[in-house]
Amino acid sequence: MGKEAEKVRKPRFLCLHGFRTSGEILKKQIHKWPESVVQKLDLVFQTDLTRPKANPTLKGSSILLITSGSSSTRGQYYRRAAGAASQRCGSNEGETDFLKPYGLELLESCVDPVVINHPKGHTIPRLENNTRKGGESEKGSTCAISLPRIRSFASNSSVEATRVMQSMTSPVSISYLTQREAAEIDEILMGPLGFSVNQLMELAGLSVATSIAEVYKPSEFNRVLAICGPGNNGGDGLVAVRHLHHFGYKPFVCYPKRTAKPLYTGLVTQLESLAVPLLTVGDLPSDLSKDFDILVDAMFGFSFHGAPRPPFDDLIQKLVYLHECNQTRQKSSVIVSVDIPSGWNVEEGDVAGEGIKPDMLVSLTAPKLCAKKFSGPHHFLGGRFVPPSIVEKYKLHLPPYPGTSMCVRIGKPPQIDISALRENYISPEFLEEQVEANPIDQFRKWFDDAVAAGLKEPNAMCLSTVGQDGKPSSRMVLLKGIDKDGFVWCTNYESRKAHQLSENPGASLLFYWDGLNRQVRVEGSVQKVSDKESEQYFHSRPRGSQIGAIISKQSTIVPGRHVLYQQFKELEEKFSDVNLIPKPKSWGGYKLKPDLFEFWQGQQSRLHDRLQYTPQEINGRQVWTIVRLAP
Ligand SMILES: NC(=O)C1=CN([C@@H]2O[C@H](COP(=O)(O)OP(=O)(O)OC[C@H]3O[C@@H](n4cnc5c(N)ncnc54)[C@H](O)[C@@H]3O)[C@@H](O)[C@H]2O)[C@@H](O)CC1
Ligand SMILES: [K+]
Repeated sequence: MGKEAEKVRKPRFLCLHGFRTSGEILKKQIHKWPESVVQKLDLVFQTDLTRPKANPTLKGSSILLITSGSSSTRGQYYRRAAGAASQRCGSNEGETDFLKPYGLELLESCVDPVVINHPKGHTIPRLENNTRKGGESEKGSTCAISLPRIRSFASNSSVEATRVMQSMTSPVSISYLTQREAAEIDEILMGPLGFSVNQLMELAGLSVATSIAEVYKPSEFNRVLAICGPGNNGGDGLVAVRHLHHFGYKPFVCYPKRTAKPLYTGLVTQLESLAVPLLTVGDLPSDLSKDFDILVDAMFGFSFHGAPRPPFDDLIQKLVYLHECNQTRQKSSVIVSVDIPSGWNVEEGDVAGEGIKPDMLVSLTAPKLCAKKFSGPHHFLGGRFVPPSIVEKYKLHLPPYPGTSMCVRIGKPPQIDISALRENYISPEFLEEQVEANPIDQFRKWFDDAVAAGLKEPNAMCLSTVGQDGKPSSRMVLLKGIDKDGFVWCTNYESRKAHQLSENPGASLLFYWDGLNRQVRVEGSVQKVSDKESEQYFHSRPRGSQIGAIISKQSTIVPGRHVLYQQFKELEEKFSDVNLIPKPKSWGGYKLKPDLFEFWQGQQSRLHDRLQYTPQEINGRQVWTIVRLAP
């Protein structure tokens, strides 16, 4: 029961309004907030401020106070008394208010209160669905309160806590842990929260490996050396190496102070079974950059203290030296530190300025204080396992992890020189003698590969058309069908592309399958498909898309999004009892009959494959000839 009751506890707002006027005024105003918000709050309307003892029980709650009234200045000292957590909506200074002692007494009876001082007379603060501090940018105007802020007070609800986490995407709002907090969290996770060290280490190591893979592709940064220390940070390194091996890297490990516990011996056995070389300190060259592209620093994490003892002192020096040499090299190897750059003070960072300068830091669980001093280009967060109770207890602001990813970038991505962006493709052989004689069959083969590779919308293609003015235009459309005669897509017959096609039936299609390093160009002439075929396509679409197609007079100007919504709603109602929504006349399919195909596949050193198919008449029969074009 206790837990359930906690879960549904609502954040309590104590609503005050000026001196001896009534909280009733706020009660009347509060209906301006959406019902869905008001229902989630426990609103208490307090009338007589001189009788704070008459307040309802406030114990154990985080309280938000709203003070209102144009003449009131007392919100200001409430806010100050409440400290940094307060949220301000503009106020005049005022120390002389005779109600001050009552106000402060009231504050003391609240737990960790946030004061919202809204000085706009008989109005109620506006709600905003963002994390901006309410009202600061609009002093004196109508005040706004950020909804996420309110949600953060819906304490003990796991859903709300998750939402708060997700709303904290700005890098400045990320929390940093002290060394003690990091150790405490570790204990809580592995104590009351039921995690095992093996589990956390597996997730941490996987996060490190995925962070590395996001930035440093195995095609360019293949040889990895992980230097692992005696504790859990070293264990994270061992796990990361296993994943990196499976991701296509060639990893090596230097693990000079092995721990005899089964967890660690097991990790070493796993690496041996993958034939990952385990190097001694003596095996390492003096200049690590000769043999390795990535150096994973997994020597020490948040339990490090003092000065590094041998052999780690020398190993750290090797990494420092590497960084110094990198400054003068054209292609350099990179250093990735796990959780803490080894040798740095966990809270102060690289105090003497002579330590490791990693290119990438993967903070685990939450960044430690020293991470504020990290100045490399890639800061990632990993360890997607933090439960809401930890988020709440330590008031953590962590960015949301995208999709199913195990890591998330913190802070700004590095400035990128677009001209330097290039991929060194590695693809299978693509030879004339291996390809299908008919390009449609070859297309089908590559399309199936794209589907099997799980690529998003493999049927997305760029359609380029040119009207009689000679100006080309391109857009992405979805391939709806393919047969021996060509490629079909559907659209509005009054759209811009339709006009261009009516003037000039010549068009080109481009499929690009990133991940497979492949693209296919298809060129030819376009015709409308039969009405029957268009009908079939139309009714194969989801109902919403059918209605959408009816209301969209494609490529014409719309006064605003609301117009589309309104029309959509009207049509939804109109067709609510109708089984088959009639296809509008202006909607239908086109088919491109190809007269040229080019299959392109990226290869190393820009020696890409380009096989072109064009039709030829041989003895009255149409055959496709295949030629290889220079990349
Ligand atoms: N939530 C968490 O708390 C998690 C922690 N993990 C990892 O665990 C790390 C912390 O692990 P540990 O507490 O085992 O500690 P560390 O891995 O930071 O290091 C402890 C080891 O280093 C030695 N050591 C400390 N100072 C030294 C010095 N000056 N010279 C030489 N040796 C020194 C200690 O004797 C001990 O053997 C984190 O940084 C992180 O990488 C992850 O595995 C998973 C999640
Ligand atoms: K480290």
